[in-house]
Amino acid sequence: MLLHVERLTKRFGGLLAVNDVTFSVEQGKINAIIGPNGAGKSTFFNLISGLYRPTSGTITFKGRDITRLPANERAKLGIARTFQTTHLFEQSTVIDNVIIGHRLRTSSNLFDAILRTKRHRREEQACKEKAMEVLDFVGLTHVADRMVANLSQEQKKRVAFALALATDPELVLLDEPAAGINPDETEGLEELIVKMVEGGLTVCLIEHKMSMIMKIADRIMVLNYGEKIAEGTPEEVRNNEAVIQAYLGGSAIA
Ligand SMILES: Nc1ncnc2c1ncn2[C@@H]1O[C@H](COP(=O)(O)OP(=O)(O)OP(=O)(O)O)[C@@H](O)[C@H]1O
Repeated sequence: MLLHVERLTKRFGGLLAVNDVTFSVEQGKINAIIGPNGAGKSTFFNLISGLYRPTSGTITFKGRDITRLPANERAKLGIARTFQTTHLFEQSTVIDNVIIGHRLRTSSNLFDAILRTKRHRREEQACKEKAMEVLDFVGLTHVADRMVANLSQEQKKRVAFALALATDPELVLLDEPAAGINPDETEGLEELIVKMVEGGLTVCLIEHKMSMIMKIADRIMVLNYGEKIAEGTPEEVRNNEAVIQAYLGGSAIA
């Protein structure tokens, strides 16, 4: 397995947002995390990406204990996450958004940038090439020079994907990729997620749209009130009694 989480707990005051969860992300698969509102999904993601420190428990990535590593160190090891599209620079072009995102994670320092050293120029060129490569991958080459403000919501989602992919990750954490887009557009994003896995990446995603999860996920973990209540294939999860109860009679996962 690529990532393993052992007895992970996150407490906010008296609230156990994530409670004693053990979970593995399988390499080369689409691993989904679902659960009703407030179940602890975002908190769990924030623990994996390094935004939050767990109250207890451990996180192992490629056999290495990363529990205490900050987010940027985890990114360097190959864990990338997408942010909401509201994090994009609306008044900048698509390519600039990807380049800026990439540059924030590359090594040349401010000193290099001001003096425009050779290393800085080399990195700049590499960032640009990388940006074009990932824009091609997500299908946005034709709008590379357009301002993000003029894109559709679905295209903005693709930019968010491109930002994550620019860091050459092994594990991509997708936070509600299909939120706020229509069913037709959802299909395009599903195809893109499948393409990422076919290209050798491992995906872990949170998503409310059950039709999408049931279609593309290989494995699903279900959280409820911070606890893992079920885990398995879409078929297993769909028929799990505890899951049906958690979703108020099962209408949400029908
Ligand atoms: N920074 C925080 N401080 C205090 N409580 C928090 C914090 N972040 C989350 N919580 C609480 O932890 C619980 C889990 O929240 P979380 O956002 O992880 O759930 P979620 O499953 O992602 O929900 P949703 O599907 O609505 O986004 C909730 O009760 C929430 O109010």
